[in-house]
Amino acid sequence: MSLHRLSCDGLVKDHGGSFQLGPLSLEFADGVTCLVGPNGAGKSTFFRIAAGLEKPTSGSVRLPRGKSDERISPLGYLPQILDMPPGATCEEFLHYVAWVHRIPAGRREKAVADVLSRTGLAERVTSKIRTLSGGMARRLGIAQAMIHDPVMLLLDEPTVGLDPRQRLALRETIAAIAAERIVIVSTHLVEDIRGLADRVVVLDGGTVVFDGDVPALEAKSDPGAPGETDLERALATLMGAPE
Ligand SMILES: Nc1ncnc2c1ncn2[C@@H]1O[C@H](COP(=O)(O)OP(=O)(O)OP(=O)(O)O)[C@@H](O)[C@H]1O
Repeated sequence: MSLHRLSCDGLVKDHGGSFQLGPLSLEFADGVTCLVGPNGAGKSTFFRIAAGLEKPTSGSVRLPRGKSDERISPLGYLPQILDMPPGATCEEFLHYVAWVHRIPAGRREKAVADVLSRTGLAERVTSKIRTLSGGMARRLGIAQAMIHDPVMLLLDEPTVGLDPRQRLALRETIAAIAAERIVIVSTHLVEDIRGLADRVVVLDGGTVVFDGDVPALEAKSDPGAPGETDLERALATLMGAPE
């Protein structure tokens, strides 16, 4: 049984132009949900609202209850673009983020060590951020998102720009941390969906056009749609040609 729940009720965001996100009424439970959609479908807008960085035009988001310390956010967020100080070491940066999250001083050392180990960066403790590969920098982005042991993680395109080996390693990291957490991952990549998703939500033009597991998504495949697999054809059927 899932321990945590994120609920969105009648969520709408109107940026003032032709695009409108929602209304979305969705619940998210523990495990990995892949949020999929073409450019401009509203994925990042949804993340920013769920992360509390933007207010919805109407509707509401109810966050899962965090752990015992009420001052520590239940939410971790990896934005699509994350600026990190290039001259800081991984350890220095994570200590700073731990301080921002109000982790008590006596617990920061362990929190930093734990998160470096969980994201496969234990050997990079004293590496300067500017020397990290793209894959390692994305891992550090995930490490900063989970330094405070949140019950929910929002990862906006965590695998973008990585080579196939780095993507695989990062997917393994994400799958491992999702066992007892709500993890929502936005992606354009069919292989991410196949390798990660317990559930797939497909957004197009700000509305949900599919919500279910991978086999149910594959069943949406139109044999005449472009693509080499049922999953590719299903995504093409729902939202145009896949990547
Ligand atoms: N601050 C803003 N002001 C006005 N319009 C915005 C703003 N942020 C996003 N939009 C518009 O909202 C729509 C959804 O954008 P969003 O970035 O959420 O899509 P996305 O699915 O994350 O796309 P991508 O895959 O390209 O990252 C787009 O039409 C975008 O131009």
